[in-house]
Amino acid sequence: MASQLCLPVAPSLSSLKTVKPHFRDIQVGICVAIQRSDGRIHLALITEFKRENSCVTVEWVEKGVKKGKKIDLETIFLLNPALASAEHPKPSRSLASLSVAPSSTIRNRCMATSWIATIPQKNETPSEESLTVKVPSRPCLMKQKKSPCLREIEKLQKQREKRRRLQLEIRAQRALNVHTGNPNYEIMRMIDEYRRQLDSSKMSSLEPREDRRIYVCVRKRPLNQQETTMKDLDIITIPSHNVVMVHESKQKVDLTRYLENQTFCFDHAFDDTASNELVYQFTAQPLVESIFRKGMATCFAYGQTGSGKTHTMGGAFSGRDQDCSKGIYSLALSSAALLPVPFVT
Ligand SMILES: Nc1ncnc2c1ncn2[C@@H]1O[C@H](COP(=O)(O)OP(=O)(O)OP(=O)(O)O)[C@@H](O)[C@H]1O
Repeated sequence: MASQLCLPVAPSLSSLKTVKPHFRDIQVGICVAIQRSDGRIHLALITEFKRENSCVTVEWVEKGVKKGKKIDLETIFLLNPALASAEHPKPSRSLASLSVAPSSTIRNRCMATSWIATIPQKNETPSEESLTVKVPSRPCLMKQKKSPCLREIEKLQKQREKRRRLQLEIRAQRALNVHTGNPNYEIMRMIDEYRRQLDSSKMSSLEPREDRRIYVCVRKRPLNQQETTMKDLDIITIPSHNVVMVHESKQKVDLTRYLENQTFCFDHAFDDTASNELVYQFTAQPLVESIFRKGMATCFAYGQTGSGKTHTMGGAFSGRDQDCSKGIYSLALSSAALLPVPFVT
């Protein structure tokens, strides 16, 4: 931290304003400890003091860039207990030193260890290495009654620390994912977890086909070799005999990922373990039988290229050879051959 930060040049002494006593030692031109949103504590120069709003504007230089922010006085006193203490002598206008509370003060203000920060003298050019922090051997004991505002700050601070811990865990997990070479590992794990919680009896159950004029079935194709090599995600689950679920990976504002599951209902849904025979049994076979009862029927496969229409209707491929005996066409012919020829008038 010290090597990256330096303070802006202090304004001239004549420009320093003294404030009312109940604001103790807060003045434009003094250096105070501030805490950044990422938890870092460092020194910054007070460049504006708004008494009516009980806040100050502080500035510092980071990697050559001048930065600033507004901070309320409660937070300033919390991080700079010496300023809040009535016994503490006023800070020297030379800005030679001041005490800075570490972040642990926020958690335990009764046993706070003071940090002394050495600031370059006015005639020294502030350099990146000029800001050093020393920890004194003697701890400074302070007892202060917490105001509701301070308690609120402490609460917020704790919540922030919790969020940061969570973020670190997520980042570590992501790093691990990258390490294992699968950027989809985390979401894959969530989908697996979801599938494990499903009622397996519902998944394998096959409800008898209802007698409807139109029957729409969906078949899930397993990932092929190329998709597996590419570590593509299998985002389809068949949780029951007529539902297809699509898992969508979403991200919250705090970067945690979660699954959003969309469900689609059909007359029948086959998972990737279903065989052509099973698909036939629940789709075309009842149609063949109805034809032999003088009915008329149409069966067709519809889907994106590569989704498995030929595999289902014509039979599984082994390289360039297709096992036609296991396709819907062939299975339909086989059942037709076993049925009695209808009486034609
Ligand atoms: N249920 C399944 N089990 C195993 N492999 C499958 C399954 N469904 C499809 N495949 C495989 O996926 C690949 C694509 O399938 P298929 O050729 O049947 O798709 P398609 O829908 O007919 O594509 P196109 O519209 O381009 O003709 C094939 O290699 C096939 O063997």
